[in-house]
Amino acid sequence: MTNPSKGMQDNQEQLFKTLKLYIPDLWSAKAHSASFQNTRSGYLRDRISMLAIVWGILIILWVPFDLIFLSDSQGIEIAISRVALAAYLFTIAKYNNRQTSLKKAQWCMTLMVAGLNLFYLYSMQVLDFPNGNSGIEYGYTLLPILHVAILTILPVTIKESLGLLFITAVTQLFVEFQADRLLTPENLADYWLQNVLAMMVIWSQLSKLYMLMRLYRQATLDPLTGIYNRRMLLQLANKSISHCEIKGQPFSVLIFDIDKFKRINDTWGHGAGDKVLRGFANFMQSKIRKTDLFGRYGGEEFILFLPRCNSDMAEKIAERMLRYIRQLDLPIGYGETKLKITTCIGISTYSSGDTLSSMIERADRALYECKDSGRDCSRFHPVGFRYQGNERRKAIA
Ligand SMILES: Nc1nc2c(ncn2[C@@H]2O[C@H](COP(=O)(O)OP(=O)(O)OP(=O)(O)O)[C@@H](O)[C@H]2O)c(=O)[nH]1
Repeated sequence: MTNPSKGMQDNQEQLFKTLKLYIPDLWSAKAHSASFQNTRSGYLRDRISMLAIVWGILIILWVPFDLIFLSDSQGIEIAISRVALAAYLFTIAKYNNRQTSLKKAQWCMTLMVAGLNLFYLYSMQVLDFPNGNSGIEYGYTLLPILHVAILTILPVTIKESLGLLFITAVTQLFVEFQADRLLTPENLADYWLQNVLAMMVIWSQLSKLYMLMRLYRQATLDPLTGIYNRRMLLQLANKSISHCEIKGQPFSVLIFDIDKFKRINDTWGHGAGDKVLRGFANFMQSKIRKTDLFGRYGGEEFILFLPRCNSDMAEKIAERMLRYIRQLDLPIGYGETKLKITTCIGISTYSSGDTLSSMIERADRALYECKDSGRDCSRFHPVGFRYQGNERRKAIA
C-alpha cells in the first residue's frame, strides 16, 4: 500500500525543487547557461525580426485612415511619422538578423519598443493630446494597449518584461499628464485593463520561456545526473576546440571511468549505482572552472574538456582529481552507508591536425592503459603513441 501523505510530501518536494530550479531562470538571463543564452538569442532574434516586419507593414496600412479621418495637416504629419516608424522597424529587423549575441537581441527588442512609444508620443502631440474618450482620436490613445499585447510573442524573462512594460507605462503616464487626464475615471479603468493585459502578457512570455527551457534541458542534459549529455558535450567541445585552435591556445581532454562500477550495481542494486553516478557528477561540477566542460559520455564514463590547458597542467589536474575522488564518501540511500570509489583517467592534448574524435580516441586508449595497470590512476597519450595492451574499441565522437 502506498502512503498518501508520503506521496503528497514527494509531490511538494518535487514542486519545491522545480520552483527552485526555474524561478532564478525565469527572473533573469544572468542565471542562464551560456549555451542556453545562445539558443534563446536565436529564438528571440527570429521573433523580433518577424514582429518588426509585420508591425512595420501594419503601421503603413493605416496611412489611408490618417489621411481620410484626420484634418489635413494632422493626417499628413502622422502619416509621415508612420512611414518613418516603418522604416525604423525594417532597419531593426535587418540589423537584428545579423546579430548573434543575446545582448544585441535585447537591445533590438528595447529599441523596437522605444520606437513604438515615440510614435505614440508624437501622434498624441500632433493630435494635441486629445482629452475625450470618443471620436477618431480615441483609437490613437489605444496604441499602448496594442504595444503591450504584441509583446506576448517574445519569450523574455520577468526582468526584461518589466523593463519593456516600464518604457510603455512611463510614456503613457506622460501623455496622460500632458492631456490633463491622469486620474479621470475613464483613465483609471484603462489602467486597470492594461495592468490585467500586462499580467497576461508576462504570463504568456514566461510560459514560452519555461517551455523553451524545459525542452532545452531535456535535449541537452543527462536525465540522471543533470550534467551535459554526450551530444551537447561534444557540440560545445567542438566549438571550444575551434576557438582554442584560432587563438593558438592548448586544449586537453580527460576521460573518467569509475572503477568496477558493475560491482556496485550487482551488490547494492541499480538505485544505489544511480546515486553514485549522481554524487560523482555533482562533486566533479563543484571542482571545475566555469570555462571547463564536463558531461556524461555514457554509462559510468564522463569527460572533462579543459580549454587553455596544456598536457602538464592536464596531468596535474588529473592527479589532483584522483586524490579528491579517493576521499569522497558517496551516500547510496541505505541508511548511513556510504561508498568509496576510484577512477581511471585517460588524457590527451590537442596537437596540430587533431580533431575532437582523434583526441577522444587517444584519451580512451590511455584510459584502457590505466585499466590494465591496476586502475585508480591516470595516463597521458601524446600523438603517435601506440599502446600495445588490450585494444578495446574506437571512441566515436
Ligand atoms: N546504475 C546504473 N548503472 C549503469 C548506468 N549506465 C551504465 N551502468 C552500468 O555500468 C556498468 C559498467 O560495467 P563495466 O563496463 O563492466 O565497467 P566496470 O564494472 O566499471 O569495470 P571497469 O571499468 O573495468 O573497472 C554496467 O553494469 C552497466 O549496467 C546507469 O545509468 N545507472
